[in-house]
Amino acid sequence: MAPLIQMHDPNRIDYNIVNAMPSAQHILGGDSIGRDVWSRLVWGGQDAFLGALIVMVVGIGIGVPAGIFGGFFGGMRDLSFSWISDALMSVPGMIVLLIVAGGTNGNMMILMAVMGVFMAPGYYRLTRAATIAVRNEPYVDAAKVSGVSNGRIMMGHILRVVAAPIIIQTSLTAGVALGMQAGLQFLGIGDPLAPSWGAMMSDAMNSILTNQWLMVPPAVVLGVLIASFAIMGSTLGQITGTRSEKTRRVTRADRKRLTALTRAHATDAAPASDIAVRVSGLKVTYAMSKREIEVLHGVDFEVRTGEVLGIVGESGSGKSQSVFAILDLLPGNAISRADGIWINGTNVLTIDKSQRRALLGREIAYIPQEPISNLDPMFTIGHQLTEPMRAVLGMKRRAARDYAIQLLLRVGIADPERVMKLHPHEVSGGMAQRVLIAGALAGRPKVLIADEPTTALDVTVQAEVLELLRELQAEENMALILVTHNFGVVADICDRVTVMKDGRVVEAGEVRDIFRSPANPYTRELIDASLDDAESRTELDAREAQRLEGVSA
Ligand SMILES: Nc1ncnc2c1ncn2[C@@H]1O[C@H](COP(=O)(O)OP(=O)(O)OP(=O)(O)O)[C@@H](O)[C@H]1O
Repeated sequence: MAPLIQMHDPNRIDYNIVNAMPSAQHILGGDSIGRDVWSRLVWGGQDAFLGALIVMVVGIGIGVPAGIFGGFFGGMRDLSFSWISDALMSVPGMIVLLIVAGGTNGNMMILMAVMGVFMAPGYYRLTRAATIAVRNEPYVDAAKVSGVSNGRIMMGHILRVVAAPIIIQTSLTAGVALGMQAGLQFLGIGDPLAPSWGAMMSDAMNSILTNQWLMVPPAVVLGVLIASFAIMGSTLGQITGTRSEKTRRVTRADRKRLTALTRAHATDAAPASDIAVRVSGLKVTYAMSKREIEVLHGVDFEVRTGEVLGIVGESGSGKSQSVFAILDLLPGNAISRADGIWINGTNVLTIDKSQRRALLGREIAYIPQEPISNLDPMFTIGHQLTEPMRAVLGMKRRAARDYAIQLLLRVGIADPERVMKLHPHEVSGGMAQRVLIAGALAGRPKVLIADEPTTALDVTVQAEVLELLRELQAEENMALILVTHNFGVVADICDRVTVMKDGRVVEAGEVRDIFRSPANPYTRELIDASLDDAESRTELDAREAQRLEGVSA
């Protein structure tokens, strides 16, 4: 736009405006030899943007493909790219630029290309790290086994993931490039006649004692541009990184309104003393950017002391949301409301957060779905068992260790002392689940919530873990809430069952009665979907053989 918005020829010298302050004809005044500052500023922008563009293109062109290749294939390719990148990073870029400037007679475009080469390691490292992070994701494996070529995986799956960090890096690089270019021009490198921001700052520096104003236009333009690039980068990064509908932060005002509403709502009368947990009228809503989505629409259930309640339903029916609401573990953008949530005689909606938190581990404990990912890979199993005991139960180190060993023995781990020294990746899924069960039992809770505790385990281990849960529940006379999508599991160990669908309870009752005569068609479908009573492979083969014999006869 420079030719259109310039007000004068940027190189024309007019002695009447030497060091002149802004006026109607010269809106930013005149410089130390009488040239129009505004016109030089806008022409300087052309070179500055072109230079930044060259840096970005060269940096991305070298760094991104090398990062994706190195990260995706690993091995020697990765090693050699990393070595080159480290070598480049250890060379002082400014000195190389000064040498190149000497050799090229200060050709700014060549200098910018060299600067791009020095920016490439930044892109390389970023892209490589992002590629390594997604390389082993199951969806990349799925693409490989579906026969998608490496090239398409890199372009379609991996480039998509690395796009957001590259955009952020590019904005920051553009800012750095503008600054470096101005620095070189300030030192007198580049065409002495061409208007440039660095040369304008150099001129301003030379006449700083007589005219301080001259420093303001180029400094403000550079400062504002570099800051704008940084802001633009993070905004673009957010836009490209968000593909699903954005959730909204629940504001303090929202929280206040809802807490007041919940308290006012908590009108449920106290349940009988043998009710360990009662949930009534539970609604959970998620605040999305443009609307609120209700995922639980008034759920009711209760479990007695010493009883096993199964909550059963297909994926997405709201089982986990129900138990997270009891445990107060819903994410920040979830809003839960209920007429009452009673845990061992306390309506937890009427107590404050810290009192509610104090119930966790002692009154009510939780066994998660994926045992391995619920253990911290950084710490030994012993540490992860004993630390909560020390923090929650106030035990000394030695006592906590002895107690952990005792608990591990109780959950069927034969050599607890060895297992205590292991890290989570060194144990099997079944063993990890036993460790988590031991941890949950540590505070001798009266209520245990197990959210699909066997989903991630293989079939034989599933049966053992269920058996263990049932045993422990009976021994400690706990109330056990077992979340599952499997009616077979319900039949095995539950006393009563609550069937959920689309965020609602569709049927509830004694397991025996529901199996005998399910009132709701959805319950019937779930029972029919259970494979427990289905014919085995051998039976199917035998029946097919009989049928074929019949046909040939
Ligand atoms: N963070 C969230 N933001 C928005 N909606 C959510 C969020 N978490 C869960 N939901 C929605 O809440 C509903 C119930 O989910 P929930 O996890 O309770 O299902 P589930 O029955 O436990 O399923 P699964 O057996 O797969 O664990 C689903 O429609 C789900 O999409």
